[in-house]
Amino acid sequence: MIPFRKMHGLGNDFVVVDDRQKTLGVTPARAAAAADRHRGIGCDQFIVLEQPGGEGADVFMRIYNPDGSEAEACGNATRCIAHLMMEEAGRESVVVRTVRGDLPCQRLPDGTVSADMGPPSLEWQDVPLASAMDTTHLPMTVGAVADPAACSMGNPHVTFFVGDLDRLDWQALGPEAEHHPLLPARANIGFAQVIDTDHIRLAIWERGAGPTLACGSGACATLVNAHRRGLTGRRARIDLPGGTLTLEWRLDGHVLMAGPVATAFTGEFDWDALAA
Ligand SMILES: N[C@H](CCC[C@H](N)C(=O)O)C(=O)O
Repeated sequence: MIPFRKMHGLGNDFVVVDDRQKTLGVTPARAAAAADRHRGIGCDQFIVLEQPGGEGADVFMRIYNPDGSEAEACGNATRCIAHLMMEEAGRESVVVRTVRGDLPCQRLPDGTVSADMGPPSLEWQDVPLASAMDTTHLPMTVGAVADPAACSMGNPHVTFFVGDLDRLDWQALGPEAEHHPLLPARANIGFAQVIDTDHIRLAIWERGAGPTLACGSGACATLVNAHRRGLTGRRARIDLPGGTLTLEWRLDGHVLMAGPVATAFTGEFDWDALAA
């Protein structure tokens, strides 16, 4: 049996397994089976802890979407895994390694966990987009929304700025936007309503996962895109369906994100039962 921990940040939920001993035999298909909400345990991302393989980090975190694809970044899981590692090490700060780099994290005095998600990539090649263009204005229309901005937080994000999120059936627009021809690696799609220069409401359609209650990297990308469009300053509170994240795009280019983490329950599963 494989022990797991069910964690979440703002309801963006994760099945976390510890494969630092390299005994679990994780494959993309098995990760997808575990993430399935009907036949498996159910989660937005299946997270595998691995040895960091070198100095400078406490753990390596691998991220699978429910469709079995691997994601390069996951802000909420970064904060959850940082919490686990801080408990394990008895420290108040750790470094979480991902395929895109090392993310320093710390526990804040109010008990929330912050992650330094690194600098965004703003070039069209890095998002990636299909051809050369200004990443602050994409020639893209999906239903009633148009003219989004894009950037990468290690994973690709597109942000549509909308008037009233409550009057937009954004979940209906997600699939077409995720698979738009301008997006060769697909993308996570944000629908953002700017309330004030330091306050955004956001809903995210996630690549490979669909609508989630929150997306940390999506919140980072939204602040970056909103600031580049002149809609906000460099700090904002971002309200997602599952709760609120606090964001700052520091002058040194790094994006900092803070918010709550929680463990919902722990348990055990085996791959064969999931496949049945
Ligand atoms: N929920 C995650 C992002 C998952 C991104 C994934 N759906 C992708 O394919 O990039 C977060 O908190 O940042």
